[in-house]
Amino acid sequence: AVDAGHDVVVCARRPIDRLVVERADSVREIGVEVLVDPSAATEVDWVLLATKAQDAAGAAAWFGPLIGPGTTVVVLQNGVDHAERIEPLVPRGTRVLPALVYVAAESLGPGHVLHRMGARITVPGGPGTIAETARATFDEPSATGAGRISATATDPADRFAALLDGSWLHVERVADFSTAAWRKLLTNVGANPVTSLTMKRMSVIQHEPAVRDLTRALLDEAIAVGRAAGARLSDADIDHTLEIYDGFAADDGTSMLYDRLAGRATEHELITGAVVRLGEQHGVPVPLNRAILALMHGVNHK
Ligand SMILES: NC(=O)C1=CN([C@@H]2O[C@H](COP(=O)(O)OP(=O)(O)OC[C@H]3O[C@@H](n4cnc5c(N)ncnc54)[C@H](OP(=O)(O)O)[C@@H]3O)[C@@H](O)[C@H]2O)C=CC1
Ligand SMILES: CC(C)(CO)C(=O)C(=O)O
Repeated sequence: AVDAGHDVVVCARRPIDRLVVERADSVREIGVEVLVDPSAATEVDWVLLATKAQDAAGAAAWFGPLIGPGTTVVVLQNGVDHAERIEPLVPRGTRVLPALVYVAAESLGPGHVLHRMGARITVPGGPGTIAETARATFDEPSATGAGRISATATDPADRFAALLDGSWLHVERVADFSTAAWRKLLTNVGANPVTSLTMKRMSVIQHEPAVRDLTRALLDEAIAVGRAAGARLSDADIDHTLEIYDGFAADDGTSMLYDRLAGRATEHELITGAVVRLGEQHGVPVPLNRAILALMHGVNHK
C-alpha cells in the first residue's frame, strides 16, 4: 500500500522501531506510522487485518476507532470462513472482504519480515473463472482475475485492486471464491501441519517419500470435504498442490512452522480443524486429518 502511494498506519500490540522487509536480493525499510494505543487511532478507508486468526479477537479493540461507514475490512488470513469469523467482531453492517494470501513470509522479529515468495492476493468478485485460477501461481494471478480496474470502481474487490495498483502485489478477483478458498486451504492442509509437526521445512515434503504420501492422503481427504461443501475441486488439485510445494525453496517453511519455532500458538483449527469439522458436517471420513489435528492439539498443550 505504501508503494501504491497510500498513507499506512501499522496498528501493533508492541512498539516497532522500524519496519524492514527483506528479500533474497534486497533489504528495505518501509516508512509507516506505528500506533500501539487504539485510542490514538482514527477512522480509515481500509483496515487490512493480518493477525493470526486466534489473535483477531485480541485486535478487536482497534476496530471501534478505525471503522466508520466508509471502511472496508480486508481479512488477510488463511482458512475458508473469513467473513463468518470476523463479522461478529466488527460493527454491524461493516463491509468485510476475505482475502487469500499467496505471499510466503517469515517473521524474523518485531518489525522484521523475510519475504520468501509470492505476490498474489485473491478476493471475491469480478470475472476470474475457477479454471483459470487453477493455473495461477504464487506470483502470477489468472489473466481474467487480474483484468483492468475501472477508475470509478465501486465493488469492494475492484476497489481493493485499485488500492494496491502500483504496488508489487497483484490482486486477483474471482467469481467462485469458495472454490478459490478451498484451493488455498489445500496449500495449507498438507504443508502447514506436516512442517510444524516434523519441525522441518518444505524439503521434508519434497524429498521424503513417506511424508509425501501422507501429504497426498491429507489433500485427498480435504478435497472430498471441499467437494461436499460445494467447492469445484478435482483429483488434479492433489498434483497441482504438490507442484506448488515443489515450487518452494527447500528451506522455505510455513506460517505454522514459524509459529511453532517461536513457541507461539498455531492456527491448526483454521486449517486441519476446518477439514475435520466440515468432514463431520458432510459425513465425509477424514481419519488422517483427525489424527493430525489431535497431534496439533498436543503440540499446543500447555
Ligand atoms: N506467513 C505466511 O507465509 C502466510 C501467512 N498467511 C496467513 O496470514 C495471516 C497472518 O499470518 P502471518 O503474517 O504469518 O502472522 P505473524 O504472526 O507473522 O503476524 C501477525 C501479526 O499480528 C500481530 N498481532 C497479534 N495480535 C495483535 C493485536 N491484538 N494487536 C495488534 N497486532 C496484533 C502480531 O504481533 P506480534 O509481533 O506482537 O506477535 C504479528 O505481528 C494468518 O492467517 C496466516 O495463516 C497466509 C499465507 C502465507
Ligand atoms: C505455506 C503457505 C505460504 C502456502 O502454502 C502458507 O499459506 C502459510 O505458510 O500459511
